[in-house]
Amino acid sequence: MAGLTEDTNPVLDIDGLLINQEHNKTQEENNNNNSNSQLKDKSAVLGRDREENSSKNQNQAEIDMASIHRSGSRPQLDLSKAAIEGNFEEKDPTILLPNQSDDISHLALDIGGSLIKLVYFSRHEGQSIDDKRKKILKERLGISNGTRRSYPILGGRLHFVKFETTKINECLDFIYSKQLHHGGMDSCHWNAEAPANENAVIKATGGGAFRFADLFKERLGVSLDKEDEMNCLVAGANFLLKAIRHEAFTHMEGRKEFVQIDHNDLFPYLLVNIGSGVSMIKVDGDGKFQRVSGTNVGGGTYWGLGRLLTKCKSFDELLELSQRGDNRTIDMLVGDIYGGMDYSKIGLSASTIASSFGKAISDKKELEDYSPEDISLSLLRMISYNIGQIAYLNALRFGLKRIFFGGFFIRGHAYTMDTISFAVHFWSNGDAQAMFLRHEGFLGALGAFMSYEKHGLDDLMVHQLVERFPMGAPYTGGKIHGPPLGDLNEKISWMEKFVLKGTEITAPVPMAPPPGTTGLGGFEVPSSKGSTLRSDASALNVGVLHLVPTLEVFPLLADPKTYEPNTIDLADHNELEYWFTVLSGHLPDLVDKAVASEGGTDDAQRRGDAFARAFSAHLSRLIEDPAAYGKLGLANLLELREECLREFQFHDAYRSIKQRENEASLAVLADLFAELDSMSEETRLLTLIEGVLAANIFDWGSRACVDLYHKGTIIEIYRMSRNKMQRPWRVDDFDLFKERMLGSGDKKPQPHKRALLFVDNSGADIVLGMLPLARELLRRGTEVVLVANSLPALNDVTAMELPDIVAEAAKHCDILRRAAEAGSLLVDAMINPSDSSKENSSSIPLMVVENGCGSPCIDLRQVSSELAAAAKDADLIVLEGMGRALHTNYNARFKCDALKLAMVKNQRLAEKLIKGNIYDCVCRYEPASKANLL
Ligand SMILES: CC(C)(COP(=O)(O)O)[C@@H](O)C(=O)NCCC(=O)O
Ligand SMILES: [Mn+2]
Repeated sequence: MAGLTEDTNPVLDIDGLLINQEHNKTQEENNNNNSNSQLKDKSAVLGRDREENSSKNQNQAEIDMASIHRSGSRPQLDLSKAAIEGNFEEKDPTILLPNQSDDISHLALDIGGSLIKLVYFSRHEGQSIDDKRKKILKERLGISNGTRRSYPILGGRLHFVKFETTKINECLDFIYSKQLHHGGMDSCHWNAEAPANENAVIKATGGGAFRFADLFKERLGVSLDKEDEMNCLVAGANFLLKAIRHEAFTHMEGRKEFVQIDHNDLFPYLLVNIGSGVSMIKVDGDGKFQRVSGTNVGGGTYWGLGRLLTKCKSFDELLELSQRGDNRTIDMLVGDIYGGMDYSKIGLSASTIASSFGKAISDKKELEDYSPEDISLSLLRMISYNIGQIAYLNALRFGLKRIFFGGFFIRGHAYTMDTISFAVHFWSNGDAQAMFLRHEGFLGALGAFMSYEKHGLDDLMVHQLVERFPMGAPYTGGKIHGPPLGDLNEKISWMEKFVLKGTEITAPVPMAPPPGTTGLGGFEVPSSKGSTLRSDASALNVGVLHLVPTLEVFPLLADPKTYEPNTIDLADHNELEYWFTVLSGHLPDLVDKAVASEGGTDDAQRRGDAFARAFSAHLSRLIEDPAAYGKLGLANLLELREECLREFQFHDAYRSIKQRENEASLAVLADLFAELDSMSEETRLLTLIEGVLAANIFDWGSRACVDLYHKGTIIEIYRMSRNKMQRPWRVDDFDLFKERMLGSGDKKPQPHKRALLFVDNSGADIVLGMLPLARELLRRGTEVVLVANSLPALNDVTAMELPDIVAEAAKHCDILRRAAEAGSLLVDAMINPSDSSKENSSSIPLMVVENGCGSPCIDLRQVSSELAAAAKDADLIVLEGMGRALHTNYNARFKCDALKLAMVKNQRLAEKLIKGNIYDCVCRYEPASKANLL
């Protein structure tokens, strides 16, 4: 058979289906080899009753089977009873694998001398509700029904875990208890009795892949398929740099600064891997690299010499010592040679190291006379500077703009990174910068994972990945994993057990002082040396990577490349401290609401307490190192809180509050409509915008507003808020908006074709604010798309809840009723999707779409495919509320007209953003700029 080689695995027989287990077979080869009967028994694939189908269709099936065929070195697909779904004439038919669990799980390992790194994939627990409304909507928006084959990869999660190599048994237990060695298992319902697959193979790299191969076979019954380490490092680095937005960062004087890498302009770069020795690899593309240099003076040298000279017991201990050292006692400095003076003529300061360990020649001292701390520091600087210098010279040699450092030697150690950065800066005269990677410890394991065929990861784009930090992140983040936590109960117990440890961590740790200058080219002591920064890898927390193939970049962003969702820069230390204090202050109240939403049971209380602990721990970790989870904005913090609630199974803490407010507001809606209908067009438009701003006061995420709610009923507060509406608002573009809507003089402008209304809170906000505005737009012939959260966040209305609210509102208004009926929002009046799409596909007056998120803010780089599809024809967007229009997107520019409406319900934000006061309002209107329309 063409292309078969010696190491080709034996042919596998699954339920009568013979598949060649050839490695590395390309799609093209597979296609060409169809005639070579890769699928010896087609009937098993096509179903016996379909044998009479044309050979053309059989060939198609073969191609498809070949494309989903996976090599023997990965978990096997269960192809039994496989059948083609739907039309045989289709170019790309779906093949159903009824016996294949969705939870295809893959594991790859990097077994190093000191650490074992695991990367494993698990399937998402399906939670998408595909109701009738959604089905109709998808059909009308022309979104395919999301068969798995429309996406290159299944949705799922990538987990990153590490163990000490000396504790390999813990690692094996972990793999066993999660059944990661059985491919194709269902992570929730694995069957411990299931016999291990005889041929199961796990990809592994690192020296331990050889050393521990027998142990893996013996304990887990799996073989380790060894992958080349250098290949893996490069594949891992390429994936991370292309797929993760804030993967790379610089580290100067104790400060991490994330660097956004344009993935179209990534290559070539220099990858410097500092293990025991050092490899310098020029990377030109995927799988294209060359080891161009290296040095034998590396991590092993530091540890080896350090051990001999200081009697240290571990690498970490040696690093720890360096933090308290003073290398001037042992290094010969320029000042030592020049009588304390700089050698300024050639740009060397007195503090520059002229000769590492050089003082030891002239001193009449013995080894014991030097402190281990000073020795360790001198050694660390000697080696780091040397590596930095060689790296820079190699970058220069090949004209490479970027140098990324990784490897066991760095392991998130702030001082090491500073030292290397300093060296690169020094030797390049500031032209080059050293960069580091957040997942640096996992490059090899990730690369090994990538070496499985057709995992689909290569096709993933930045916007399809969401990194989440689960409850344990502040404790275990970059550290070694213990046994896996099973159910929620175990998680809570774990949280309770860690209360003591938690107090250690939750006590706010002072931030590193503002950076000082290191002086003229001198090798001064970088400022990250000190007690505020840890010596271990916990400085680099790595979350779980959620792969969500359905996410898209919002197509109306004027410039997605420069778009930054967050308005407030939390890199400003005062801001950071303020928002952390605010969020900590909210916790007791939030826990009360959450517990009440679950019936106030003992179990709910226990979960509530665990949630508070977990979230406090996140906050403390981030106060200690704001860059610990990547680039941090206020939106991330607010989302983290919601995710943390969900983790403890609080799915909608404000459920009853939302219901109460909806009912109260719906009760007065008819009166409001009547009032509006009696007004002139101009007064009505102003009243509508006032209404949106006034009703935005119902915000259970704002301390001030919650205090206010004790002072009156919902309607009383709403009236009070309306009565206080006085123009000009603090930001007031109403006249401009009015002109676009109503024109000036006799000129009647064209109404907008489609408006996307990003709605905010439940109750008055949606019912008395945004729905009346939607009604006005509908009246003017504009299609309206109500965009709401996919998951609950505070008292925000969700896309699931909206149709019912619209249906209730429609009882009071013909415009809404007709639009809602035609938009299939009224369940009773729902039109058969096929009829409706035929008849009325060109215009859908009113739709509800989910935005893809579960946070009070919105990052428009990652929205639902539904929203992206609805946005294609939109020429107006209205962003409402503090979260969506101020905390995020205040500075966002769009290809279409944009109206940003919010009441500022926080004094500090009001001062900072609009130089105003709490309860001031923002009505910002930005027409699509001509340039954007091109
Ligand atoms: C969480 C929020 C963004 C929600 O505001 P919304 O988008 O609902 O207008 C806002 O309530 C907020 O920023 N709260 C924290 C600040 C405070 O308590 O003052
Ligand atoms: Mn809100």
